[in-house]
Amino acid sequence: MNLFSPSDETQSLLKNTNFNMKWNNKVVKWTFGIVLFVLLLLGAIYLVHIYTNTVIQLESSATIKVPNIKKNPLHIASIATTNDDFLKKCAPIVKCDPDAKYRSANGSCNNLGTPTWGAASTPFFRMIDANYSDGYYALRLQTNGSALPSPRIINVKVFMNHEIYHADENNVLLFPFAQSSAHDISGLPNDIISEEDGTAIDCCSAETKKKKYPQCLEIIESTDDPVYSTFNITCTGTFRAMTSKNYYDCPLYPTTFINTNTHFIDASEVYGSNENHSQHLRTMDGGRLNFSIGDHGQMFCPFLPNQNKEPSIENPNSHIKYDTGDPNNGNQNLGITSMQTLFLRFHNYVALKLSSLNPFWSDEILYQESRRIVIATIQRIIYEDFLPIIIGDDFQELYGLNQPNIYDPSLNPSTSQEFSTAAYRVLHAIIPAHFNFMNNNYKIENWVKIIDWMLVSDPIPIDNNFDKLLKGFIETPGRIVQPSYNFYMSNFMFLTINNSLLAGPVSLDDVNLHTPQFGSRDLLSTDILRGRDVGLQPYNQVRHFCGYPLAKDFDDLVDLIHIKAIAQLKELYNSVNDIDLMVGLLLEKHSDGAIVGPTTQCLIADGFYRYKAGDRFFYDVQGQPGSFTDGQLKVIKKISLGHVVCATSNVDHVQKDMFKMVDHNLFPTLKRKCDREFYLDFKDWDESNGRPEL
Ligand code: HEM
Ligand SMILES: [Ca+2]
Repeated sequence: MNLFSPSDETQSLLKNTNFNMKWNNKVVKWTFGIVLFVLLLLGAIYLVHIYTNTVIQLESSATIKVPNIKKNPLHIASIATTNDDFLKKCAPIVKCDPDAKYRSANGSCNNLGTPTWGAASTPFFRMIDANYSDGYYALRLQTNGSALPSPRIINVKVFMNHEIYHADENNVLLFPFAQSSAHDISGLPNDIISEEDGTAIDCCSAETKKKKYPQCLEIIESTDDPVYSTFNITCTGTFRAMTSKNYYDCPLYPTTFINTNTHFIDASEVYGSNENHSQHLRTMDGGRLNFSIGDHGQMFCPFLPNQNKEPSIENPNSHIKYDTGDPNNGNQNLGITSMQTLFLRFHNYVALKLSSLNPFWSDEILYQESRRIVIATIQRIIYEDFLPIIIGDDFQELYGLNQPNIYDPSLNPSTSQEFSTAAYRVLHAIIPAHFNFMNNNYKIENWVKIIDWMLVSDPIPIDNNFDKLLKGFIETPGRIVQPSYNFYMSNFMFLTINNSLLAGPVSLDDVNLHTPQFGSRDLLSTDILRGRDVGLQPYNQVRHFCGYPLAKDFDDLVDLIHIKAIAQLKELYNSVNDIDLMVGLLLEKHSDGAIVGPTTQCLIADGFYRYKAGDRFFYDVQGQPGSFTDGQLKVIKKISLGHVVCATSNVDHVQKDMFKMVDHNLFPTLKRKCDREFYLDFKDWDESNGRPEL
């Protein structure tokens, strides 16, 4: 047998194998062919995909030059080139303890990589580079080289006397709370405004005009102003804002402005924005803040003795001013002073509760833990109850502002110039003209004009006025946001004449009886002017930066601004590229569900996103030395402004949504009794277990 000749069986096997091999060859060829075909097809699809994507990217970068590197398409990123100049040239060197449990007083060391980010006395952040006619400090001109229209004339022609008097669904309380948040994140004082010998500069005096002080912003002179001419006022003026050059002797190019408050939402208006001031505001005992006692033993911010820089005509030293964390604004009007009082009392209330749980805690621990709770409370109220009213619930959700624990150390948490000097000031429109003093039976006992008590806080500690004022805020419909400020704010913001609350409100006729003591001020034209002072880009550029089309002429603005207003703008400005940011923001139609227009919404959302995601000590951030425990966080999440009001005043019924009007006659059950439902329990802070009794 040929060992090498196949057997029959093998023969048939070989046959099969041959057959199989042929068959397999066919299968392999076919499979290979199919795979190749599929691969080629996939490759072609991929190439088409890359090509179209490139085209889309090229197209979008050609039309919208704004780099949008964030994942959320609504987010904006600064395109300014000068934000790091202060850091490079003049920022103080700060050493940080990365394990510190509490925020510093001045906000430094929040960001461990860049410790001065968000600290007090650092510059405002710019979203877009400054716009000055000389590139440095001289006010912007129109694009054709002529001067911009006078802000007073803009106010008179476009905004004044267009007031709408609808009752708002929000109450008056929205305004002082908004203002107190504004003074938390922003403080732009005037530049040095006295002569070398210390005497105050009056920008309207003949002498000053001759000297041409650079600190005098724009002096508006007119004999035919529809309001001022009636009162023989022919000149109003204001000062330029504080620059890094004057504050630090650190000139930056273009001019850069200093925020003297901490940029973070950290209740700096209550606690101060630097260590010395914070210490000065404390009793150094039981963790409490200093206070004074008013009528009926009630607690108020400490009264300042004779600190009246703007004394009234008849009684120069009789007024009460409070010492607060915000030395520039704490006494500006009865609304803001009420908020100062409310949160001072809340701090001392929390400190007392914590000290009864933990009698062994030092003054320092009691102070810091109470401060931490007060800040967390304010942050929670802002993000959950306040901001949705301003920018709208849905927008807030889409923007990612409701997401918890989003700390991002790469974000600069500083207040933007565009936000503070324009967008947030749109809420100046909700300032009411009057305040009601209401008792617990919902009866208005008295009322005052807002300008009756500016810069002094006399009525607050008298009798039960604080409670009645607070009740009045909660029970009075607010002013709806509209393209105008109330008449007083538009003309006589700081007209102070001596009057007494109990003698009743003063009438405008009194203005004739007294020469205005320190000049009339128009808040709306001040806001427009301040925008020019700090070099804000005009409205068209900013709305484009926010993702809206760049208007080629006035009529293109119709997507966001009413046609009637566009006609007025045409009469005032030379080109659509000249319109002041403040003016455009005030005129924008409101976005769905919001009380502001789209560009304002965009700038406000950006600010509040960075105050949250850029704050390592934000109340819900986890895994940091300053993080709350889960139990503590649950308590914080329940504290509403209603709890704060109940804990700190004699107001006895409050609603869940503290900024909403509730008709107590129609819906009495929506008002809940303070002592039943607004009780606060801090047992999650109790560390007494295992500690010896003192
Ligand atoms: C009676 C109420 C109010 C008065 C009299 C008032 C008045 C003023 C004044 C005089 C300024 C400085 C203007 C300048 O020279 O540039 C200012 C700034 C400002 N106001 Fe108001 N305001 C009030 C309420 C509010 C409210 C409700 C908000 C809401 C957010 C607000 C937000 C701001 C902001 C963000 C600034 C810039 C702050 C800074 O950087 O210093 N204000 N306000
Ligand atoms: Ca602050």
